[in-house]
Amino acid sequence: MAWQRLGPGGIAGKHSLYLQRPSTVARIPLCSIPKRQFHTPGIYSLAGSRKYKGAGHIPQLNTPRQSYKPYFQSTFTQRLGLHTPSVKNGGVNLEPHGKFPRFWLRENCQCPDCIHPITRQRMLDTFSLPEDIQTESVDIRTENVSVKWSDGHDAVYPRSWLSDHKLPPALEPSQEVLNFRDFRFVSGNQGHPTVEYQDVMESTKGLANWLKEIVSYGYCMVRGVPLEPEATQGLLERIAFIRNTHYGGFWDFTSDLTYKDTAYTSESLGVHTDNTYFSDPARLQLFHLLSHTGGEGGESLLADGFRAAAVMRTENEANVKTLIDIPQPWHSSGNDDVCIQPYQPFPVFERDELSGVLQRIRWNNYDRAVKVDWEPHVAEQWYSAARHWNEILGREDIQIKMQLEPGTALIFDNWRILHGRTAFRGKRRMCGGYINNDDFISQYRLLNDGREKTLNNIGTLDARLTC
Ligand SMILES: C[N+](C)(C)CCCC[C@H](N)C(=O)O
Ligand SMILES: O=C(O)CCC(=O)C(=O)O
Ligand SMILES: [Fe+2]
Repeated sequence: MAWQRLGPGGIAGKHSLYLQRPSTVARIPLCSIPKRQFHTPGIYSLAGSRKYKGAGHIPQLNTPRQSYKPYFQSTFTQRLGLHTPSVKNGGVNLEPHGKFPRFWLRENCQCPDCIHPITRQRMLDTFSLPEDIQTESVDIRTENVSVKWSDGHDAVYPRSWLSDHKLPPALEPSQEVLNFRDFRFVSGNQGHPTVEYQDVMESTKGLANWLKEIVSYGYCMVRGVPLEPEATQGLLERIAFIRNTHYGGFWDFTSDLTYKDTAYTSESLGVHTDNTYFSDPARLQLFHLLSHTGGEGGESLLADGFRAAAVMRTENEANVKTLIDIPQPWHSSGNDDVCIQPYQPFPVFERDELSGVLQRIRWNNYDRAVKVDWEPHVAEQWYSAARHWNEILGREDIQIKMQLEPGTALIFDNWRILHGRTAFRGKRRMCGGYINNDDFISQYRLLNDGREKTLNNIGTLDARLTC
């Protein structure tokens, strides 16, 4: 059964009925409701339930329409398996290192037969192990904790590995609408975070420091970049390969509509993130103004999306929820040979589900497509939140304006910082490129944290939140 809307009363999911109450959402398992009654369109009431009171209209809908997704889902902890923070049954006691799930511990043996020492891939055939595998003996006194298992395997676990993979204490999803990772913001008049081209090109330390600046400030200037486009390309390639898109890989562009997009005109562009229409928008974007002759204008605009979202949270929390909950369609269809859209509609704010940390902002009003699958009152709610967002982004203390100069490149986090430009006249030549999230983060971590820590942190909450 598809999602259906129950009027103002609530919504019906596959397994549950969600009744909206003033501050919470009550989840009623469908199995507790007589099926016949539920499938019948019309007024549905929960009069039969002593626990929940509420009523809703179940319309007969051929196409499921999108409704307002309840923000706090009562099934959250179950879905993420966060129910049992401690290993109650079947845990192996390796105190003082902790208690670990039994099958998990066998499966995660760190010996070179189980984990390929060169490729770091799992060599062990997990499902060839008996499900009820047991420990025969445990020795925690050795440097590598050793465990003898009932399948005859002598397993080893480095102490540092055990402490890095301990079960975290009880995990509860954040009740905050939105949280933020550590980030710093400088306003234009305090000067911009800046590094030297030579440092980035010549030393790993210089490169590591550049990436760190991008992660903490969201953007960074690079000074002393030679004016041959190849130098800018080489600079980007210090981080990772340049992402190829329908605009090409490394771009060298001007206002000649080579590609049918307003970026290739001299018109002004309000602040936006690029690639809203990709399932995986590029994480980094670099611009280097190579020349601008015969006219003026074309100043660059930057707005810190994190700071703007934090402002919105203090001014109107419900608007933040709306921009998290209501996904939008996005597209890129200017050129005759493309019509790009992501595999699903995406909301303006995407959060880490557990911590509530804001991970990605998608905002480009030029590239927003026409949304049809929503109820009129949901649409109104979204437009009102989007109007608030747009207004915050335009505020003087949120937007930075700067005139790029040949020789200084600007790189920014396209998941956080919005960019735009004022209209211009004359001939303006810009080069640059995009870099993917995963390749950037890999470099950032390896260079700043080292390989051991990075590998030990894979998949942890910590690793998700550093950037
Ligand atoms: C390739 N280059 C950066 C020059 C232009 C990209 C065009 C911007 C596009 N509307 C978007 O939002 O992604
Ligand atoms: O011309 C500029 O300064 C930036 C244009 C733009 O937004 C883009 O190319 O993505
Ligand atoms: Fe852009």
